[in-house]
Amino acid sequence: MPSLALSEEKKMKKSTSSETTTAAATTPDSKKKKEKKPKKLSDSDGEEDSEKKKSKKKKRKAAAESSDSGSELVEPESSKKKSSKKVKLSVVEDVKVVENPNAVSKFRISDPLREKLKEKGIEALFPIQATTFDMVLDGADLVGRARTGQGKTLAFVLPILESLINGPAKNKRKNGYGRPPSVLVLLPTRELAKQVFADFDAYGGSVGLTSCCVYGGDPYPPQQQKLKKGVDIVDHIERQNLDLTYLQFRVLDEADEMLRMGFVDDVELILGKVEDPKKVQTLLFSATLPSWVQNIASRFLKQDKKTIDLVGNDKMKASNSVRHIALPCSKQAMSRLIPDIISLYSSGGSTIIFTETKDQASELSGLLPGARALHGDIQQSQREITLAGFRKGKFSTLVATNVAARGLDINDVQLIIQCEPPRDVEDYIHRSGRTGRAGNTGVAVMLYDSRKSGVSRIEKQAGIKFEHVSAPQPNDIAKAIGMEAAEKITQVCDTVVPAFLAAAKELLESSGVSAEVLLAKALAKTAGFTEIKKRSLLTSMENHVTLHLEAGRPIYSATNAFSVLRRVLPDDKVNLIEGMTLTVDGGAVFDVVQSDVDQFIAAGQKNAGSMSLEVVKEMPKLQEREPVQRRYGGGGGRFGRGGGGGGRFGRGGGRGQRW
Ligand SMILES: Nc1ncnc2c1ncn2[C@@H]1O[C@H](COP(=O)(O)OP(=O)(O)OP(=O)(O)O)[C@@H](O)[C@H]1O
Repeated sequence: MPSLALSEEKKMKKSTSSETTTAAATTPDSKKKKEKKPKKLSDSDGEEDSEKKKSKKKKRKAAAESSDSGSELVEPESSKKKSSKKVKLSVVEDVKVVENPNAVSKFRISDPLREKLKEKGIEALFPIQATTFDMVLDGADLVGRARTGQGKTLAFVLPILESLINGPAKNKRKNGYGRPPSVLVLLPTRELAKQVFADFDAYGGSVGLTSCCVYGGDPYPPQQQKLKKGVDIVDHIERQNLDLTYLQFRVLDEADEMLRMGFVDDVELILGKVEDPKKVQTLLFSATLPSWVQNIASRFLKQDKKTIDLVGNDKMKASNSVRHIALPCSKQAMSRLIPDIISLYSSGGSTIIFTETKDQASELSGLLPGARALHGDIQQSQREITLAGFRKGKFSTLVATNVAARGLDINDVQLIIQCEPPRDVEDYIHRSGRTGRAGNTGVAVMLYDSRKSGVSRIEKQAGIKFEHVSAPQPNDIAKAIGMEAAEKITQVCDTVVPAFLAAAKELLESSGVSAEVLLAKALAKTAGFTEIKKRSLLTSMENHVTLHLEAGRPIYSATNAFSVLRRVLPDDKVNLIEGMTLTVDGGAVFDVVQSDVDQFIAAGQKNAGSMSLEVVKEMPKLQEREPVQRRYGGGGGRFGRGGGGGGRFGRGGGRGQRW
């Protein structure tokens, strides 16, 4: 792979001092503003401590190395030993450093960009970036697909910038004040537009290119005088406010979502505004590219387009660095269960909880301590504050609708909780992909109502094998939060210990229990763990127990199961049953209040000839009722399900209503 000669680099540096414009655009209204990418910039702002930074860099290095098949970066470990023996030997012999073929230095990436990448801890390109870099830089149209968190953003940012400063796009781009943009990136949400803008801003800024972010929803956009409030990006184009005559690159990030939102007309309109549509390079990226998207996309991409699909026909479509867990939980139990799921699975990191509706997001965030909501009904300015706070770790639980499902790259999100199986498998893939990014690992827990389930559908379509678990039990939780409490105790400053020693000694002598027991009590208190409530395996409700019913013949419906029980138990007890669900072995499971368990078991024993009732220790396999499947294209837009509702960029109709 040729790299730039020194003289070329010097020339390039000079030429990049002039400016061009890239734009990341989304929904109605407009906004032109230079903004910072909170988390990433916080690195250089010193908001992230150096330890965190180091480990992040290490992780990234490891991820890039591991993702590069067959490459090996040999640590000069052996050399260290050698040099310690022969202290005076200044040149290390026999150390073969096999260079990573995806090392940044192997690509036609100029110095300032390389420096910027290094600053961000990026030393090698991820596979999607490495595979597509030359294609994009050399002018090809491209459809790119890679799993979530695999670096698709830089896969277009880097070659586009390089093309503009050093490659084929350099001579065609306009310079100077008032120049029209060369790049237009279209994204499905404002949050994502800001995030991609931040990358263009940071990397483009290093080579003298300027970017701006255009989206709706902000009540006081700085460009309000230029652009009338309420118009959308297409109107801007029509009114010549956004001059696309010299556009050289169009990027559809999260392409399927963009097209699903009824975006086809806009893409065509943009092409109509371009001097020579054949000369516009079009790039399409997503982790999910259903075939219907590829068919539509062919209209906008040149015939000789390249397709790089790193997911392909692999069974597993979701992130493979994520642990996928399915856990039965009734609606009533949810808000009490979630904090325990967080204790058990978040490894002390942040959590995003996805709900299906805006109301549910608001409600749940109100019930969970320290959580904030993010959805389409929240004012844009507040959405920005919330997201920035979450990125900075000011609070660790975000309850969101699908506005946060796509593309958002937030450091340290360790856990995703989905309150029910989403209707579309793409949603599952994108939501669970908010964790386990850039080579890190994460956990995605999907809650489901055992009576409706939908688990196998997601499992089949996303190629996932869910780990099936039941509600975390007190012992599991105590163990998890006990570890955290222990960690806190070890962090107590040595200087305060003497002041407490006398009280500790006295407690040890007077309590009559061992030091171990006393410490266990201290841990429980530190963790705020005061009472132990058991949870049912079926609905995860506290103080409920799951029972298994067999009737001597297959039970064919929930009603049938209820009538079997009514024959042997009083109505008022049967009426309190929760979550009646049929099992594949022909029986049924259900929850009863803990205090009723004995009465149910006794009734079973009394009628042992015709039925059996037992407390469930391990959940039997449940029968699933598959919901009616919707098909793509059934919604308002020509090609989408939500496209017809809210204007070209709007999310007002169909699916959009929900988030
Ligand atoms: N070559 C690289 N080395 C290390 N880290 C990288 C590299 N490229 C990108 N990253 C980091 O990986 C993370 C994920 O990247 P990005 O958001 O582009 O993923 P994506 O594939 O677009 O994911 P999604 O499908 O969810 O939108 C980001 O934090 C990014 O900075």
